[in-house]
Amino acid sequence: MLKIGITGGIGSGKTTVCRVFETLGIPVFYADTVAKQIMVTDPILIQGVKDAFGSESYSDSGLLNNKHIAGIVFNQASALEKLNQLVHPAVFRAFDQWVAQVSPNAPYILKEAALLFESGSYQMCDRNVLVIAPLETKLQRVMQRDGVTEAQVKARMDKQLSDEEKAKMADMLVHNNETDSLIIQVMALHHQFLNTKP
Ligand SMILES: CC(C)(COP(=O)(O)OP(=O)(O)OC[C@H]1O[C@@H](n2cnc3c(N)ncnc32)[C@H](O)[C@@H]1O)[C@@H](O)C(=O)NCCC(=O)NCCS
Ligand SMILES: Nc1ncnc2c1ncn2[C@@H]1O[C@H](COP(=O)(O)OP(=O)(O)OP(=O)(O)O)[C@@H](O)[C@H]1O
Repeated sequence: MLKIGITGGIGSGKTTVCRVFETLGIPVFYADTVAKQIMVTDPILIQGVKDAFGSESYSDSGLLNNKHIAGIVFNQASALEKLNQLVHPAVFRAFDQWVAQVSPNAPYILKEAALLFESGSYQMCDRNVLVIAPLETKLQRVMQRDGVTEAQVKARMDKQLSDEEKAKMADMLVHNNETDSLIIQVMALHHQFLNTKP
């Protein structure tokens, strides 16, 4: 099965791009969403998170306290490293299980991950796509979507590789700006992938 990694900085629009591929029938594994699911269901991971970031990392009913964890990890490099070490191996395992279960009729699959290059998971994909957007556009989109400040968005951006660094490792780019059409770019990639061997 051909595996395509897709990533982009916070607010670049990678999820939006993946939704377009889904309309073409392409299965998408959303690593960030799966990470959050595992963080509330895997007992070993839950204990690891509590040990690292305190019992207030979860509500009494077992929900993840995103704000609490984000407040720690995006202000302290060693804490973010710890969180990544706990979560990423579990996400890799979930991806392998998902690939084994996904429709054998799918021509290819996508793995969407914010940290595709940073986590090394791009090496498990046959091709990797980077979604890029202008800085100001990304800031505005995330501030509007999440109701957060510019400083909070920038704190996350600082923890991710720059677009320049990611572009060196990417095979293809998608430009998600005001002028280039996303649909046309996705259709071009789709036809390219339909003709690509793993
Ligand atoms: C830190 C957490 C609790 C913050 O939750 P919150 O709801 O505020 O943000 P959300 O998960 O929607 O992420 C929004 C964006 O933040 C950025 N981000 C998230 N996790 C990370 C990280 N570990 N390093 C750098 N940027 C990150 C990404 O651009 C992501 O798309 C949450 O992101 C989390 O549990 N992260 C660990 C899982 C992980 O590493 N996910 C990313 C790759 S699999
Ligand atoms: N081309 C576009 N036109 C208008 N709005 C867009 C476009 N692309 C993305 N958006 C909006 O910008 C916001 C961020 O997009 P999206 O959630 O796809 O980004 P992301 O890269 O997955 O972000 P994150 O890393 O934060 O999860 C969303 O609210 C989305 O609807």
